[in-house]
Formats: sequence, C-alpha cells, structure tokens
Amino acid sequence: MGSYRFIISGGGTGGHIYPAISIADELKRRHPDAEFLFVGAKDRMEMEKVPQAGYKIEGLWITGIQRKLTLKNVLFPIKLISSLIKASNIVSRFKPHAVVGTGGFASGPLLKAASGRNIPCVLQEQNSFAGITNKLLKNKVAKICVAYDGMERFFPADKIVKTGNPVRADLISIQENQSDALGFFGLNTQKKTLLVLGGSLGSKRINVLIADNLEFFKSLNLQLIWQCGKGYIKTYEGQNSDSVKIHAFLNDMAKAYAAADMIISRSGAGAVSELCLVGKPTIFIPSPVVAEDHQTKNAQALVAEDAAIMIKESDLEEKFKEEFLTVFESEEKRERLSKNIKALALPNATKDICDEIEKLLN
Ligand SMILES: CC(=O)N[C@H]1[C@@H](OP(=O)(O)OP(=O)(O)OC[C@H]2O[C@@H](n3ccc(=O)[nH]c3=O)[C@H](O)[C@@H]2O)O[C@H](CO)[C@@H](O)[C@@H]1O
Repeated sequence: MGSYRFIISGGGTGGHIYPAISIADELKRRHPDAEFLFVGAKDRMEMEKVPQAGYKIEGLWITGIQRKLTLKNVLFPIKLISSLIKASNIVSRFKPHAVVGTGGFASGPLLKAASGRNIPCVLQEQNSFAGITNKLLKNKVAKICVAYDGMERFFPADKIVKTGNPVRADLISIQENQSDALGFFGLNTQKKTLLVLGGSLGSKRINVLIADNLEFFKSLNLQLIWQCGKGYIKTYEGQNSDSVKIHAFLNDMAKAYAAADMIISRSGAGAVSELCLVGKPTIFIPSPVVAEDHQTKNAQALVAEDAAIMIKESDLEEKFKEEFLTVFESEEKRERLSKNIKALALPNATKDICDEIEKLLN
C-alpha cells in the first residue's frame, strides 16, 4: 500500500496546536511512511511550535471576525477569500487521504476545501462548549471527537465520538523524577515547589496575583516555576531569583509537571486533561473572558468530583491566601485531591481519535 498523506489543521493557541501534534505523532507511529502537512494561521503560535515538533506547516492569512467595526473586520472578507483560495490550492497539491481539524480559524477554509473534494475529515473539539469554527464545519465532516458529554447541543449526534483530549505522549506517563526536574530549573531539591501556569499565552490576572504574593510564598518557604506568557516576560523577568524561576513559555512541560508539588493553573481544556494525568494538587483560576465561560465549566467538572480547587478571578482578592493554605497545610487534602484528579484522566484519547481516522481510510 502506498504511503498515506494527512493534513492537520488548527491553531491560534496552544489549546488547538498540541492536540494536533499529538494526533500527528500517533498517526506517524502507526504509519512511519506517511506524509504530514499542517495548516495554521500566519503570525500565530503554530508557525513556531509545529516546526519545533518536526512537521511542515503552511500559514493562511486569516483571523477571527471582531464584534466591533475595526480595520481587521474590513479586511476579513478579503482574508477569507484569500485563505479559501490558498486552502484549495494546498489540498489540490498535497492530495491528502484524510484531514483533521482541531479548531481555530485556519481549520475553517482548509476543511471546507477538503470536504468539498470528498476527502474524509475529522474534527476534534477540546471544550465543553464548541468553538465557532467547529460549529461551522459540523455538517461537512465524517466524525467529531469530543471530550465532554452533552455535545449533541452543538453537533449531529451520529457523528459524535467521546474520546477525550489528546495529550502529548511524554505527558501521559511522565518519566522525569522530581529532583532531576528541579535541577533542570535551577531549583533547590529540599524545598516545596509551586508551578504557575497561565495558559499557552499567559494570564495577566494570574501574573498580578503571583507578583502580589511573592512575599507570602517566601514566608511558606515555597519556590516557584512561573510561566507568565510571551507578552508579559518583559514586565516580570526582573523578579527572577534563586527561588523564583520565570519563563515566558515552558517548552518542556513534562519537567515542569515533575518538578511541582502544587499547581496553580488556568482551566483551558488542554491544561485540564494534562493535569488529570499529572495527578497533583491543583488550584484552577478560570479565564472569565472565553466563550460561554467554558473554563469555569471545565474546572467545575473537577471540583464536583473533589478533584481540584477553583477560585474565580472575582474572589481572588478576598479568598486566595485562605484557599491556598487549606491545600498547602493539609497533607490529607493534597493526597485526596491528587487521587481524585488522577481518576478522571483519559489516557487513550489520541489512540481512540486515530482509530476513528483510520476507519475512514479503509
Ligand atoms: C484564552 C483562551 O482562549 N484559552 C483557550 C485555549 O487555551 P490554551 O491555549 O491556554 O490551551 P490549553 O489550556 O487547552 O492548553 C495549553 C497547552 O499549552 C501547553 N503549554 C502551556 C504553557 C507553557 O508554558 N507550555 C506549554 O507547553 C500545555 O501543556 C497545554 O498542552 O484553548 C483551550 C482549548 O481549546 C480553551 O479551553 C481555552 O479556553
């Protein structure tokens, strides 16, 4: 049999990119001769992260539509037409056997072009609230792999398969030991370590919270790995010290998770899926500005199982220290949270998604 060709399209934020890379890695493991092409949006994170993972990527000139009348909006129809033409050329040239869309604007034109040529397409929706691009594509694709129950609200029921979200292979069973990981970050192996994650782009509010509480953490003899986001590194890099390690972006998440004793994180779908596998005591601070408040729903699903703590941004001022201490000071609580969050992990997601893709090849 000749080798397969796959196009994987998605991006904008890490939340759409990493699932795409995990799926490609598993397809490659199954079909070592297969060819892969990624299609993302020009100027977005995928243009850097996908080549780092060893795959080719082409960028479309596309952005989302804004609610206000802005220059970006005036350009939107032009960008859309240009992207549709480029997507169509890419599909004609590469002739994929199957196409996978993981959400984000670039996957819109690409999957539209592919489905128009009767190439089988699969969508992967990470969140409990479907993204706009995936909703627009729902009738054009063969299968939609989801991570939450109740997705019939958005998609045709007969196309839905509940698989969970892909997690990169090195995060499914982390091999790193804690002392080595602490050494990697230049931290003290005798101290407890707090890992702070602001989501792939970083979080302004979490950064302010951490900066305001550096003395508090110091008083607890805690050291920090603090991922602040590319846009915030200039503001915070001056705070780097022996016990506070600030990073714009963590390229080696396995080491970061291995180093941590406790974690504070946004509750993007990818972060949540990974943290279930990691199984450490976690405090979620959901972003309140995402569609339908879906990060709060992602976190609530875990809180309901006594598997994590959630503090809303609006409560941080009043409750942060107290809530933090209830976890930090109780070994029994930390153990319970770890055990319960681990029980929610779906480690076979990537395999199950690839099984669905393979069914369409035959
Ligand atoms: C602000 C925003 O729109 N957030 C959305 C975005 O989140 P965001 O892009 O933050 O994505 P997720 O939380 O889903 O995943 C983040 C991914 O980036 C990785 N990572 C993160 C930080 C770092 O330093 N290094 C690193 O590798 C994580 O390991 C994870 O794989 O997509 C998610 C999935 O559609 C949504 O649920 C979020 O609401």
